[in-house]
Amino acid sequence: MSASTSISQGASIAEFVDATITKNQVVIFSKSYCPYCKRTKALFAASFPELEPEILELDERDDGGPIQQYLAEKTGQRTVPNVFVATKHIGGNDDTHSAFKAGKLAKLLEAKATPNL
Ligand SMILES: N[C@@H](CCC(=O)N[C@@H](CS)C(=O)NCC(=O)O)C(=O)O
Repeated sequence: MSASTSISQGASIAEFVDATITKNQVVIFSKSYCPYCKRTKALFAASFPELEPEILELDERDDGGPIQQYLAEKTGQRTVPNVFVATKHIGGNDDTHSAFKAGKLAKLLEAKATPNL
């Protein structure tokens, strides 16, 4: 695994994760083989094609374990996908589909329409 897939030197895991959530309208902490993650990524691709979600494949990163551990502490959720929209924690795949159906994702994205929050 190359160093480029790890956090930048000097930043703690918490700083890296929090900055990623702050800087991107949609963040999906994912695992490349995870079927639930695939469904979440497909939902955003189909329903918000203009967005480019920040997708972190935790199984492909040296720091994937610590990121997942930090997310568990931060959100109470240990599984992937772990989704954030406009800095708000949405949850996993089921939660994300429910939020989409309820119109909550569009509402959050509307309120934070600027590219860099
Ligand atoms: N109901 C959850 C299911 C998520 C789930 O079970 N994800 C699996 C990967 S496919 C997981 O995170 N397992 C624990 C792990 O990979 O550490 C959802 O809708 O997101």
